[in-house]
Amino acid sequence: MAGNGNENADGDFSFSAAAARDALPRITTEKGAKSADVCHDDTAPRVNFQTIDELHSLQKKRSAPTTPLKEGGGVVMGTSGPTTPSSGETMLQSVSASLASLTRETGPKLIRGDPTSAAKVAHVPHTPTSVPAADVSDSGLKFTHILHNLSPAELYEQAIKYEKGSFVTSTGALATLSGAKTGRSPKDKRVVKDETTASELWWGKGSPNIEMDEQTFLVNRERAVDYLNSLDKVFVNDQYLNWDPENRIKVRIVSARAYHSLFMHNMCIRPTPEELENFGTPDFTIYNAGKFPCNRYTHYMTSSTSVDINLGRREMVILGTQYAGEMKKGLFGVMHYLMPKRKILSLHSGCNMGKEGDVALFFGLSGTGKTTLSTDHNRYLIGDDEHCWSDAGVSNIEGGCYAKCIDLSREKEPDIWNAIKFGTVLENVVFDEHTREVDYNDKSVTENTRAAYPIEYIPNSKIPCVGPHPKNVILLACDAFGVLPPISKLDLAQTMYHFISGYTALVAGTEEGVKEPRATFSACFGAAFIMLHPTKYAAMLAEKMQAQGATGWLVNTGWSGGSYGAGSRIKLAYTRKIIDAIHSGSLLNATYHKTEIFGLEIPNEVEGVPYEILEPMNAWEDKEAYKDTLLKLAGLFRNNFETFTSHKIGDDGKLTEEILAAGPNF
Ligand SMILES: Nc1ncnc2c1ncn2[C@@H]1O[C@H](COP(=O)(O)OP(=O)(O)OP(=O)(O)O)[C@@H](O)[C@H]1O
Ligand SMILES: O=C([O-])CC(=O)C(=O)O
Ligand SMILES: [Ca+2]
Ligand SMILES: [Mn+2]
Repeated sequence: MAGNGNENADGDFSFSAAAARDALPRITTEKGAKSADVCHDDTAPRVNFQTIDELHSLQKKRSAPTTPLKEGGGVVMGTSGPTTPSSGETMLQSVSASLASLTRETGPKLIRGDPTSAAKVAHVPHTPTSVPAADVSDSGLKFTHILHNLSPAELYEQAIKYEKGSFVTSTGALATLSGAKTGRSPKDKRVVKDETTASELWWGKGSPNIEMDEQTFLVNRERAVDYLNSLDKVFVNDQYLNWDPENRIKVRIVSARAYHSLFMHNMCIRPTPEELENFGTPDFTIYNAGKFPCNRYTHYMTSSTSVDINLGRREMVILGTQYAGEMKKGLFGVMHYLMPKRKILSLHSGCNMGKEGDVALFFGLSGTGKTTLSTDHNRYLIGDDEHCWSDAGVSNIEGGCYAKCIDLSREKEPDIWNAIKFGTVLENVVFDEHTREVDYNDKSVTENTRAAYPIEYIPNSKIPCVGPHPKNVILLACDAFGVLPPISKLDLAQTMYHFISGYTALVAGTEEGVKEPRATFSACFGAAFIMLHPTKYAAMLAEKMQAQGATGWLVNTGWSGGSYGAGSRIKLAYTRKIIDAIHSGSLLNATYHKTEIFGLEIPNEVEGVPYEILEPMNAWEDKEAYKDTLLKLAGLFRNNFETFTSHKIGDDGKLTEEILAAGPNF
């Protein structure tokens, strides 16, 4: 009678079976009882799985073609596929061709999907390729898994599983490390000089285009391709550049890291599933083998990093740097070549539009405020960094923004703050190990911490990212000397003079003690990215501004009341008021006075901005020091412009003379 609990003879504890029966209804277990009477351990309906594997297989629903895995594995593909390939197979054929070694006839054997699903994939029949026996090699026998246009969620999983230093922050962003390089490496950039580019591009003093020959490019390309093919899996992004549908460029990015794939997913224009189905052959391909160095014994290599552009082959190779910005800015360089050929001006500028359709461009070097000031809660954001200006108006080149995060605050930059959420890549930031809250003031890894997010993360972004012709052209300079006025109006010649000069002055280091500001002159506010001589872009800008009657402005987002160390950076709130006054048109009707030396027109009043700071000299206590510093800066401008004095700008000889006269006078 085991289990009845009443066997204890001394009766210390006992309950009767009958009492138990009274408390609990009797369970019917007789055969033939109706199923409704059978007791279940919960009230949920019956399930469709018998095993844990079946349960897991139910969890994932098949989706649009952007998702990599076909159920039960992938399609295996060498360069020669079945006679009527499906769109997935066409993609694999195309990627296999992209990854083909230049010395072997066929591309690698590719499988769609993550290698962890390899067991299933292995069962998929493979159409044998007709590889000559002599070409059989270990690399020819192996498979590479292709992770094609993964979604952000899938890329998060890949990063967190396989890339050290990947974490989800408290707001859902993906924190990543870019490795040894936390910024671009302009000295390691090479451009292939061939018969065409020798005459087309800007070479020599001041040019960012350091030459390399075709043969050396192929050596680096082969190195990158062999490295990528040696991996178990590579990421492939097929995306677009330029929101102007008539001048859209198809780009393919092959990379080894989920970080790179998610970065480009955010920064380039994302195709719809239909567009991806019909993507076809890319116009330009990046091979990002940044985890692998270049070979320093290779001709032209001066370090273990090499970023190589071949315009003829429409390819870019990255070796020895994992900083994702190289891809973004490499493609920008390509646009600076392709677009002017179509009479379209490419611009290193932010761009936004008011409710009335008034468009403003924000030019400026890195850190001067393009992203900060174009992200304006009262205006539509067209883009923060790279644009085209065609006969039809402006268009953003990119599909995302790349904001500096150092000292980011919710109060001062709420829209950027709120964009740092699920899907956003956060580079090189420091966070609390437990709460995963980011400390935006922490420069332990680098000062150049960055967030890359899709443009639609900004609430008032203008999708599609196009707009009419600009009304205002704002040149931003962060003048750490503190002598340029916070706002001045420019005539056309002055606008061109400052556009070609491309001035900013940042503070050299962030170490203790006062450091001398260092002036930077970068033609067209982006010499690192331009391909043609600066005067070609300047001539186009002059022509467009003239035709549209656009007004030029110079805005100093840097120091006031003294140079770095003595003065302080102009409050962002004041700069925003200045920008508001430009947009509203109120500054067009203001009264002005002209400054000495630079001949800049300063408004006598700007709503919401203290009068004392409008005229820089007023804000300096030591007037002599102000004059000396102003003269010093004027000298730097003059020296820099010397290389341009022998160049004609456009067909208009008069404008060239005016531009030369628009510089400082002393
Ligand atoms: N008065 C000001 N105006 C603009 N920005 C300011 C001002 N004061 C401080 N800042 C800070 O300066 C930085 C400007 O960086 P921003 O990201 O806008 O540069 P950017 O021109 O977009 O550069 P990049 O081309 O490298 O992306 C921001 O961190 C911003 O908070
Ligand atoms: O390219 C980068 O790393 C960031 C950027 O926008 C610039 O420097 O202009
Ligand atoms: Ca920016
Ligand atoms: Mn930029």
